[in-house]
Order: sequence, then structure tokens, then C-alpha cells
Amino acid sequence: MAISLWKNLLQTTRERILQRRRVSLYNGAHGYEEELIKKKLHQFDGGSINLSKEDNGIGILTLNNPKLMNAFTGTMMLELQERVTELENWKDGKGLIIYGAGNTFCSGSDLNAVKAISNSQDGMNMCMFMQNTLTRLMRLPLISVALVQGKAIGGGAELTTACDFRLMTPGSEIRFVHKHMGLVPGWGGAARLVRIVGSGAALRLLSGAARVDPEGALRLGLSEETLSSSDGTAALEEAQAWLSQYTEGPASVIRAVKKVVSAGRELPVEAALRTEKDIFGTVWGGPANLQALLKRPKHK
Ligand SMILES: CC[C@H](C(=O)O)C(=O)SCCNC(=O)CCNC(=O)[C@H](O)C(C)(C)COP(=O)(O)OP(=O)(O)OC[C@H]1O[C@@H](n2cnc3c(N)ncnc32)[C@H](O)[C@@H]1OP(=O)(O)O
Repeated sequence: MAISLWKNLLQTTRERILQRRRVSLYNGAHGYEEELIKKKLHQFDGGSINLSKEDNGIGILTLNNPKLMNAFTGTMMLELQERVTELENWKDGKGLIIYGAGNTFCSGSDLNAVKAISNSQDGMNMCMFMQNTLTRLMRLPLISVALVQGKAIGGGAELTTACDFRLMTPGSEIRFVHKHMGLVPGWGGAARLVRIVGSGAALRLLSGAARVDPEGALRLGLSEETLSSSDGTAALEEAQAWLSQYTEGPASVIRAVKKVVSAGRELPVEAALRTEKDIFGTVWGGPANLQALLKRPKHK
């Protein structure tokens, strides 16, 4: 009993060390004054970001502003940051599904708010806030899925790229409309899209502002699967079933798997190898490893 407690304490300590290595993308040195930005965003209210943490370790995050096609108001951006903090502290979490209310994903920033913060400094501040938040979302030690129903437009398209996977329903579309707004992605969507589909396809999607349907997304590697149902509840159940095949197993192991892949995805190879070593150290001789050694499973 004492050994098991000691090992859990050791694992938690190691996790805290690894977690401390994560730093915010932007800080004061970049002119990022978070409290000022939050005060500004608070002026634009409406909608909500809801989170349900299921017993199976999968979180369901709902973009809830259906009257405006789930466009992000300022307060929804603040709530997204709060939910990401909750998810960072959810130690039993293994997976995450992000979807929109009303059978549609998200149509980007609330254009009413965008008009009010159209000066460069406010725009840059919103950009830094959302890049910070979506980078933390991307780095969660949970396997994440964007369930795209209806439309993922502009910032909504960018939000899908902050997830590990995208699942689309029949008739849905992902569209980076930024060019038509006289913009480029600002929530980190360009940097992530290049890593998902390659620079050539990313350049075509951004410069062409093309609609990407489920078949096109499969061809590009932007979507993993086209679900059979576009109905909200059925599509969410399908997405949960799809994700469950990857989150089955001890949370400590699933979270470690996501961490080593995140390291491989983002770090130079030697830093990735050292991080992999550190994460390996948190599971080697851990409860799941010792139990497996006792069972001696045959991997037929
Ligand atoms: C870095 C990210 C970037 C930024 O922050 O600058 C952005 O994301 S900019 C915003 C990019 N998004 C858009 O430009 C989307 C604009 N909306 C549309 O193109 C359409 O609404 C569409 C294709 C999403 C859906 O079209 P549909 O015909 O199915 O529905 P409606 O257009 O009638 O929309 C219903 C209702 O929602 C309002 N709406 C939709 N999107 C937004 C939005 N982004 N901001 C504010 N309001 C939005 C739309 O105006 C309708 O309301 P109504 O009162 O009936 O006019």
C-alpha cells in the first residue's frame, strides 16, 4: 500500500514538473496585458461555453450561441479560457469533444464585437488571447476531437485545427473565409493548418477561401471520418464512440500517450526525445505497468 502511494506521489510530482514546463505563448514582453484584454472582451457578452466531464474520461465542450451560428462573443472567449483551465486540472480526463449547439459548429468571431475592436491594438490583443487559449487547448493531455456539423467558418475553422482530430457530418463544411474579410487567420489557424495538411494545401485553402466538404477534408487529411448522422444527438454519440476506441485504458497512460505525441509534434527531435524520456519515467513501474506485468497479456 505504501509503495503504491509513493508511486502515485512520484507520478504526480513528475506531472507537476512537466506541467511547469508549459509557459504561455505571450506575456508582458510581447505587450500582452491579459487583465486589460479580459476587461475589453468582457464588454461583448452573449452565449456561453459549457463543459460536461463524463465518467468515462471524455469531456464534452459545447459552443453555445446558436442564434449567431455559435459565433464567439468576448465573454465566450473568456469562458473558453476558463474551461481550458478546468480541463488542465482534470486529472482523470482522457478525451475531449468540441461541438456547436444547434447542429452547427462555429462561425468565428462575433462580427458585432469585431466591428467594435477593429483597431490594430485591440485586434492584436484578441489574437494573442485566443492564440494563448487555443495553444493550451491543443496541448491538453487529452485526445481532442472537433465534431463539425453545419459550418466551421473563419475562427471556427481555426478552432477545429486546435483539436487532434476532426470528424465531420454529411453536408458540413470547414471554410477559412479570412481572405474575404481582408484578413489572415489570427487564432493560430494558419500555423496549425500547415502542420495538418501541408503548406501547399494550406496555401490553397487560405488563398482560395474554399469550402471544404467532408470528402475534400478526408482527401486532405483534415478530417478523420465522415459520420453517418448530421443530427446533433446521434452525431455526438457517434463521435463519443469513435473517440472511446482511443481513450480506452488508464488515464495515466492515455494522457502520457498524448504528451509524447505533442512533444514529437512541436519540439526539435532531441528535446522531444528528452521529454519522451521524462514522460516514460512517469509510467514505467506505474500501477498500469505493474498490473500488465502481473497479467502478462498476449497481444494476439
Ligand atoms: C480570427 C478570426 C476572425 C476574426 O476574429 O476576425 C473571424 O472569425 S471573422 C468572422 C468570420 N465569420 C464570418 O464572416 C461568418 C459570417 N456569417 C456567415 O457567413 C453566415 O452567417 C454563415 C455562412 C455562417 C451561416 O449562414 P446562414 O445563412 O446559414 O445563417 P445566417 O447568415 O442567417 O446566420 C444566422 C444568424 O447568425 C448571425 N451570424 C452568423 N455568423 C455570425 C458572426 N460571425 N457574427 C455575428 N453574427 C453572425 C447572422 O447575422 C444571422 O443573424 P441575423 O440577426 O438573422 O442576421
